[in-house]
Amino acid sequence: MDYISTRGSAPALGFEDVTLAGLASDGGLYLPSQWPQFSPDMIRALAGLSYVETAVRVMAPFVAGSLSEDELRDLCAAAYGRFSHDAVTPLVQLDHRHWLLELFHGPTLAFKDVALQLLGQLFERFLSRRDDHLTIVGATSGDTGSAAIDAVAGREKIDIFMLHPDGRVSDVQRRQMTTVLAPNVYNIAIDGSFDDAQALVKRMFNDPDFSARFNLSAVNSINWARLMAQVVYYFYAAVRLGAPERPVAFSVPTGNFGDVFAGYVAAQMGLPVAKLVVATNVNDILHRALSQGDYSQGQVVPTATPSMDIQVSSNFERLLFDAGGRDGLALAEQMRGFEASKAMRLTNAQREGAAHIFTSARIDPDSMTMAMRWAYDAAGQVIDPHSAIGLAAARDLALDPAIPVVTLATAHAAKFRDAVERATGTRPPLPARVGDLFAREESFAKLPATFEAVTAYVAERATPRS
Ligand SMILES: Cc1ncc(COP(=O)(O)O)c(C=O)c1O
Ligand SMILES: N[C@@H](CCOP(=O)(O)O)C(=O)O
Repeated sequence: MDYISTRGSAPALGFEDVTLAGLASDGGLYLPSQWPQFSPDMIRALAGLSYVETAVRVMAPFVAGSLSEDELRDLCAAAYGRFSHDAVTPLVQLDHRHWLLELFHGPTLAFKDVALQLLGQLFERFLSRRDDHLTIVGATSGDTGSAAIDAVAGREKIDIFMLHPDGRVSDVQRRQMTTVLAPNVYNIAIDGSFDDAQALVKRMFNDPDFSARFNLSAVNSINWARLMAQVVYYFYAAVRLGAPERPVAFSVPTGNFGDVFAGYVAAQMGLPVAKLVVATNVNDILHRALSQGDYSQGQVVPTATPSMDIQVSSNFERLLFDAGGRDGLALAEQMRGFEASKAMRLTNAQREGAAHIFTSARIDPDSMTMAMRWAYDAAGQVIDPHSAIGLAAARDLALDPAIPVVTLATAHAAKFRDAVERATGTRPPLPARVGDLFAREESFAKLPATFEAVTAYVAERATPRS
């Protein structure tokens, strides 16, 4: 399988190189040169398979040329062996048509573990084949950071530098990152927003000297391997609900557009996905883009769903490229315009390419609270505020009543105990695997959100290429 850049001028690479590179050298994001196709019979044959076997079948075409099926199976077994539920991503029924897909049974209690546990295994396998060392630089609004750190802490050939917005992640989220005291882990709280952190990370990648000197790689969803691993649970859930015979809709609490783009990939591969609901909080750039064609960056408003407090969604570029006809050079021009003016209009082709499968909703704090209460009162489920944004959108939008709607439950309620308690009167206990979190020692640096400060910090600590 070959991968091409959304900006049309980076060289095409195989899966191993794409995984280690993270971002393309022209500033674009990698995507497969074509979507593998699953026929109805191939989808039917997934019925009854374990999560690991489903993962092997769904991902095998994407890793072809870099990993054999047996190698992929070993890595998936190691990655998903650390989940606390046998089904890895179980489905829970809320009423006759609403379901939750619980994605938070991994080590750090958020959906990021599904992809990052595998990515940690992939890095280790690929680095064992070469005499090389990676410097991971990442940005987090709370969950990617802890999942990535858990996945690579203590690995010899990797250093990880994780930037989070100071004071804008929950206490549990921060401590899950800053209490990991492995020598290869560096946490940085920047004086700015998640968008500032993400822009700094992209700038490091786009600095050819810095990027080559430290052999940078990515754990954010700009790295294709992250999205590939997330495609699996769309197949797993849809098959359990009757695919390919019965189509399924998904509602996805959305920030960086990675999770919902994985659903789009599943649909491109042949999974009968009736609709993908992009559910945003009041930081609604994606809702405006999909409903009005207006992708213009607003000021980030801090909310009770901090992981979605994002106004520049990295993976939206992947949709613009694919839905808009895969013209990399034209998209590079469009993205340059956005980077200069912080605003762009979607083309007609991009809007039409998205409209057949995506719909969107902007959920305000009251609707979010009502969804948390409804899940608790109607089905006895304590859900986190991010999942509640997805559920509110799933219930508010006029979707076909004959089609089951699966809301992606992206984080464990215990990560956001204060907001959950405010909405439901119930304070979720910390699960045993993080039970001692508030007794652990923390370590992190505080830096201004400037390129100079962050690169100087990284350069002093990272291992340069020999
Ligand atoms: C709990 C939670 N829900 C939803 C999201 C949004 O997912 P995405 O950025 O893939 O759109 C995030 C962060 O990414 C998250 O941490
Ligand atoms: N909500 C995310 C933001 C980063 O998203 P990613 O999926 O691109 O890593 C987080 O938890 O950090």
